Amino acid sequence: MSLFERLRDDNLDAWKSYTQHAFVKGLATGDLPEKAFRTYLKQDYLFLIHFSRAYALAVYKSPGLSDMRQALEGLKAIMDMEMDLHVELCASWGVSREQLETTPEASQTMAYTRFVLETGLRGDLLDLQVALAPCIIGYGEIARDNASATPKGPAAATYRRWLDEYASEPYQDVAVDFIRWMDKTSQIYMTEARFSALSVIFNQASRLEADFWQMGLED
Ligand SMILES: Cc1ncc(CO)c(N)n1
Repeated sequence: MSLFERLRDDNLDAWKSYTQHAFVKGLATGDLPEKAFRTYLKQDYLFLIHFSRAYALAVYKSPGLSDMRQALEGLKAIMDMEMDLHVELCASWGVSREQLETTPEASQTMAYTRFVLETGLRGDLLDLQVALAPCIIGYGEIARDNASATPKGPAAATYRRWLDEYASEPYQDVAVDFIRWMDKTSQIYMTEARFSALSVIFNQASRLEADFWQMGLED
């Protein structure tokens, strides 16, 4: 069993409240108000800026050169691929890159991204990976769970575009590689005594993901 599966099984309630959140269900059916999605996506652009910094920290915290390369690939996937989706969708609503970058940051965005960064700063690469895991692996799972959904309504094409991005082979590969990379790091740093502390980090990150969806719904 991978470390990720152990952490998920230990935190199933928090994991489901994130991956099966009302926001996700609304996105899959198309019932999610487009305003909620726009709020979410603009905040997610800011999220990805700080998330990139956290990946950069993973380069620094890497115990070996192959870990450094793995972290660098993750950083590039966000900055060269994932952020383009946000810019593209926002452009279709008339929101420019400059407008995106000057959007005021919501508390939920700050809480989540600074939590990940702080966890990485105080800990080793394994702590940082566990804080990053719900983001990277969760979106892959959400897109896979809803791969055959057919959103209806005015924002159907946007929601389909979003699901397709995370269901795509390149993103799914990023998620699978991340699970393997965590297991590789475990071989260096993991002890049974550490599991409960890692599980707390995983639980907090999963709850912050659910809060992030909720922010979109409540705007
Ligand atoms: C909040 C959040 N979690 C995970 C991802 C996937 O990288 C994302 N773009 N945003």
